Amino acid sequence: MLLEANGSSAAGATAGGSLQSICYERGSLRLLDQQRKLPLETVYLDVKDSTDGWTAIRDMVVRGAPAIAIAAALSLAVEVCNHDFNGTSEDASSLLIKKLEYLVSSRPTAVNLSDAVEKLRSLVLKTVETATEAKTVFQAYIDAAETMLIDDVASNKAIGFHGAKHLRSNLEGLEKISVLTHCNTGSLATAGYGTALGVIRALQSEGFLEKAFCTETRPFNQGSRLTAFELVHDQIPATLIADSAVAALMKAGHVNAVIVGADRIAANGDTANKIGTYNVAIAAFHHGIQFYVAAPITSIDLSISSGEQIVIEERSAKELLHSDGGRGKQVAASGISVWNPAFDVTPARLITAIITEKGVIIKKASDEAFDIKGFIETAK
Ligand SMILES: CSC[C@@H](O)[C@@H](O)C(=O)COP(=O)(O)O
Repeated sequence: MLLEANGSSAAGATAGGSLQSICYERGSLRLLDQQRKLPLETVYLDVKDSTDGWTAIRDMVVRGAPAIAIAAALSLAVEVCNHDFNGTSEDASSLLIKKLEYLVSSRPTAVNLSDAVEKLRSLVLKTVETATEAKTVFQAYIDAAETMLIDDVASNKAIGFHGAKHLRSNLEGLEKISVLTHCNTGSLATAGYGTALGVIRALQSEGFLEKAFCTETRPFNQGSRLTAFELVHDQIPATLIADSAVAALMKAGHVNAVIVGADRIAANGDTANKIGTYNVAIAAFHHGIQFYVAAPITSIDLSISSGEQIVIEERSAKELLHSDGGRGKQVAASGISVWNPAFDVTPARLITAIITEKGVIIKKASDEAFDIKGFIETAK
């Protein structure tokens, strides 16, 4: 069975189709190399097991909160699919759980990864209660990992639908709107279509989008390399700006709304996302521009009450000291010390609403925080 994440062929940028970062067929996983090759070349790397999966996530061959969760799950699915294993169901269960614990250590901030690992762990433990053979446990694991790939695209399309509908009604005086986004939240960051970029895709297909602005997103340049690539590929009217041009663009009156993704949303709505998101939110607040977070429910972490508790990944100094997010020549003075957090936390009070696949979470007029738990319980 060929599982296609978004209905396009498994060839990356296909004419008329969407981009595909995760190409999976039972027993085979290939990831589009987002670390070194894009936007100039679309090269896929073979992932044979969870060790390859862990390395691909840590090195940002695959990145974006939903994509890393799915890639991790599938890397282990491929590993167990391709190896003969003579143990019992208990042996299979402990092997899977050990490897899942290893995979979750690849990157700390995006909750989608630990959420996926927790769901798969529970599934394995439940299966082993009745199964005697290892292959039954492996089969249940593989089926569940594959379902995550399929479900993500449907979830993103629902986010796009709810987001476009909400923005159209909230900005109803305008014939068309221009939106700004930060980082990459598109097909490359998910199983397909995207979250914040999915809302932009939906606005475009409904004829309500004037233009999308994407930031470069230094230092790794997910905006200029990846979002720009997706926008050009999909022929969405778009302009690239430097991160430092955000406030000037808003002041000039060119932005009607900001839409970003999320790596982890606390129970009160505080949101960790790519470094620089907080700057964009402050600038939007200052200019009276609506600021939306678009993310699946799997990006919500109800176990933490606020963003204070979110662990922020710090990345290599090389990403700042060298051009091209660490891939090019040295551009900073030798000997300078570096602080390179990969994410920041935008406080809930700066966020207008959170767009999910179950609908849009809004605040009561006087509140600074969101009642996300209440929203999820009602949406069930
Ligand atoms: C749908 S992707 C949402 C977030 O993961 C995205 O905005 C982001 O911050 C990605 O960071 P990255 O470091 O590229 O994995």
